[in-house]
Amino acid sequence: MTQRETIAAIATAAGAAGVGIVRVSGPGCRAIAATLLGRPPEPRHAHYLRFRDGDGEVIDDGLLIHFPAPQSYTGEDVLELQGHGSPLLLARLLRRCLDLGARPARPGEFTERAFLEGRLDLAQAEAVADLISAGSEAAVRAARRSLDGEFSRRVHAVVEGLTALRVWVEAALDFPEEEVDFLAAPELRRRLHDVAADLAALRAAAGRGQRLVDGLHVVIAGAPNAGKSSLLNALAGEDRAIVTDIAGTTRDVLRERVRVDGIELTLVDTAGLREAPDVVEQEGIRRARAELARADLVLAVLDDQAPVPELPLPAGVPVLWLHNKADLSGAAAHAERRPDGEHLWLSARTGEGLDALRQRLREAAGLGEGSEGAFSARARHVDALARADALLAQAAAQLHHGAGELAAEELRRAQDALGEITGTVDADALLGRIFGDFCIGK
Ligand SMILES: Nc1nc2c(ncn2[C@@H]2O[C@H](COP(=O)(O)OP(=O)(O)OP(=O)(O)O)[C@@H](O)[C@H]2O)c(=O)[nH]1
Ligand SMILES: [K+]
Ligand SMILES: [Mg+2]
Repeated sequence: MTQRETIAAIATAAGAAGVGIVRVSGPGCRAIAATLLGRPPEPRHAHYLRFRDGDGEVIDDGLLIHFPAPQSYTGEDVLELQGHGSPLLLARLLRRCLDLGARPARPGEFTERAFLEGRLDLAQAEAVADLISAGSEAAVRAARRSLDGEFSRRVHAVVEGLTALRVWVEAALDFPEEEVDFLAAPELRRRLHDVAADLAALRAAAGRGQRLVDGLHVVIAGAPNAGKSSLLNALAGEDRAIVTDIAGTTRDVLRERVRVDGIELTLVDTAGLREAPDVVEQEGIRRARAELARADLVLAVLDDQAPVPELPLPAGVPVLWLHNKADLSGAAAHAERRPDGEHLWLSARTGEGLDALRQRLREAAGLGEGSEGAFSARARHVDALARADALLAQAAAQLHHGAGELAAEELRRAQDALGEITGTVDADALLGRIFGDFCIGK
């Protein structure tokens, strides 16, 4: 392997703070440390010193810690310089490291090196970024679990199952005289079924993990004046949307990032769905429909006193029916299961029934009962799992038709798709995209 360059960056957040850290990684760390310190550093020892520039002028005083490879974040030699958290001082300290032979790190380059050194797999490396940017306690815990390898372990378990299947099928192909018996064996069917079930469960869990990271996209829709904007305000805990008794008040799409019981939601208020007379409202309704098509969950708001309107809701999107203005209709806050989904009675005005709604939102975000152990995931992972799932189904069909060669190929491709998640297959093209999203210094 060619000698890597030594990289350096300010690792702490921009802006004034009590303490700031410049991080350095690569083969030059020891020499930089020795120059700053005036003698070789002791491993993992906090040296107190004055950082000086090339002319001997004092930049700052602080701590220097040298982490020799491989026991460091990146797996390479790492140097941490901790000074006062002044952006100007830290910039000078960084400059000094660059003068001593380091080059500025790209975003995510420290974590990329940790991946290349085998300290983390790809899913874990992505969890670092998700942990840093997590917007809720639940998202923090989920990212922590992925970083600990929870997600990767489950991927590996499915990969092992797939490998065993491949061995079986390849063995059958190697002994043509036995092939028919081998491929038709009930034991093979059963194993295929088990792997498919594990993969389906993992896919569902990863979908919940992705919603935890991205936040749930909840669209509020319904007839004019049903109380959609009032509901948004009630959930947000403040008056964000305009509420009046005039039908057609909301015309544009209003997107609010709100936190409900520790989960991040994007709540989308939309124009009331009706045959609108004027073009502005018509455009609002067109946008409302576009939002509906990409919702994770639709809150269909009904006025409990009015006849149930025809709502053009898209197929395949989960819908929760909300009978609003229960304070006027006199209905008690309660829930009913009906063929078209769950119905809740509530009042955006009095707040009655809102706790039940919050509970449903938690469940939709993957935080309901039985959700302990959620791990973070990304669209990239969910996509790879979906491809693996489809390939496995094809392999099953081909085995059914005795097409062993084709089945073996699909199983191999399914395994490759899963390998993309953890980075065990050649993932060069992916790396730039994944680590480019990081902040510098990570
Ligand atoms: N009594 C009572 N009035 C409500 C309730 N929710 C909304 N309202 C009233 O119903 C009227 C319409 O509320 P909005 O929140 O503007 O309804 P909307 O669905 O956003 O209406 P458009 O944006 O025009 O489609 C307002 O006068 C609200 O104060 C409720 O739970 N109880
Ligand atoms: K209104
Ligand atoms: Mg409105």
